[in-house]
Amino acid sequence: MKFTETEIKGLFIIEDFHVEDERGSFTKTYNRSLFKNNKLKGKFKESFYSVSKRDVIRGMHFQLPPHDQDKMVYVTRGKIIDVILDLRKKSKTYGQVFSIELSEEKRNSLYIPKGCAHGFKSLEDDSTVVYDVTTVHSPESDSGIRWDSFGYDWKTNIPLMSEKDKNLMEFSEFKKKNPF
Ligand SMILES: Cc1cn([C@H]2C[C@H](O)[C@@H](COP(=O)(O)OP(=O)(O)O[C@H]3O[C@H](C)C(=O)[C@H](O)[C@H]3O)O2)c(=O)[nH]c1=O
Repeated sequence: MKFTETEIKGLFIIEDFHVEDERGSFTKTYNRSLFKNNKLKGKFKESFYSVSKRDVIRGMHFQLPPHDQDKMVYVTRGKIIDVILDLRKKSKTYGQVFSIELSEEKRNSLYIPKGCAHGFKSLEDDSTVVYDVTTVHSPESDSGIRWDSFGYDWKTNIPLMSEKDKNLMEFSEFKKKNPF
């Protein structure tokens, strides 16, 4: 496994351990001591996955304190553009966006620290995104920022989205009551 911290503090790209043989392949996405040795101390409490058609956008999501969470995401089928927005007021990269292609082929993961909003656009049908998160789901603290309100070019005009995501608050609105 190879860990590379991005310009956004605490946001790491992970090249997963992967081997192939005549049967197929084997990929490892988590090892506690390797993560700890690379400053990733989050203990995962829940894991879930979603399957998305091409051109689906999910996000930008986060849980509010005290249920805010570190999140690791990776793709076991298909390809996505994963997008992160730094919401931490004291961060040098507050308001900065990071994006990366995550895919079954690249076998890469993204470790996202609490205080960041997360979303993605699916580039293929049936893109399967797995999440490992460090706090359990808390519906009352489930929040988000609208996909088209923070200056990122998703390179799509009519994405497939949930009504919930279409009606999330704008980043300018969120800034007035930012708890991070
Ligand atoms: C996250 C979650 C959701 N749910 C329920 C709530 C809804 O009834 C249903 C789908 O939830 P939602 O529409 O929020 O799922 P996504 O839009 O795919 O959100 C996900 O994708 C974006 C990009 C993320 O970063 C979020 O962490 C992740 O929640 O599952 C649960 O019961 N438990 C959970 O932990």
